[in-house]
Amino acid sequence: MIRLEHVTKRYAAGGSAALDDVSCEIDRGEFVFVVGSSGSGKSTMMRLVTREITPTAGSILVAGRDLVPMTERKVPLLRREIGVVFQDFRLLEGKTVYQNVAFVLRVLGEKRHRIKQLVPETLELVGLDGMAGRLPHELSGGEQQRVAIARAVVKKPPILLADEPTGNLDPETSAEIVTVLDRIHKTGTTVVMATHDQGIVDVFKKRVLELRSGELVRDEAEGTYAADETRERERAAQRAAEALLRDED
Ligand SMILES: Nc1ncnc2c1ncn2[C@@H]1O[C@H](COP(=O)(O)OP(=O)(O)OP(=O)(O)O)[C@@H](O)[C@H]1O
Repeated sequence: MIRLEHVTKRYAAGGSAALDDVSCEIDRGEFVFVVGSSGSGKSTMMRLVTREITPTAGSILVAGRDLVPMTERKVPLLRREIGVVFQDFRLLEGKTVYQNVAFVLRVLGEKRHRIKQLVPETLELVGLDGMAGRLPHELSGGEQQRVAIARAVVKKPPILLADEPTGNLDPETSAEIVTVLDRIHKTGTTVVMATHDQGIVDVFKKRVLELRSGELVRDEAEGTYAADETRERERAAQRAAEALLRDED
């Protein structure tokens, strides 16, 4: 379904690799967390899969399509197979919840009766029934992210990519959002979520791919967030922060 083979991405010729010889395979119907600290290459991996960018070396297969030789003309067909959710919700501010979600289907040329059926169905799936008439600024952050998820999945793509979808949300709302993604996963969608939220990864117990400085350093079924070594570094950082705070008192 998604296969990366020896993928390297350098944004500047001769510069450092944002992704460095990464190979991995994500099967149809999996739910995978991609973890790693800021700058480790998570977004780069997502943007390669949507073919927003192309790799410097290696090959990428998504939903049976080979992305490297793909012509620009074919990219919209690939994008139909992929729903994408970002940290900032990117909603159309002047449009209602219903209109935000329906917009995608209009662009794809869906028939009106189909839109009338799909939009309410999708709003219910993400837990937004009764909110169709609200404008984005009348919604909480968690509700706005639910709209963004509805918009990403209303065309029923086989793949959903979520790049730090809980980055702007408190822990409780974050857990609710991942529960929504899990519900979508249970309808048969492949879900790939990039995150550095350790709590979420530990609670939801999915396969974990960990990137460090562009390298894939871990691929673990039902993994926790961090290898012991990373945890130890985090504890050390926490101790240092606590010491700093003590010094300030
Ligand atoms: N458009 C770009 N041009 C040049 N360098 C880039 C570009 N985008 C990312 N990079 C570099 O590539 C590396 C990986 O960045 P990437 O955004 O993929 O990491 P990330 O794990 O998603 O980080 P974050 O969690 O902060 O979003 C970083 O060193 C970053 O500076």
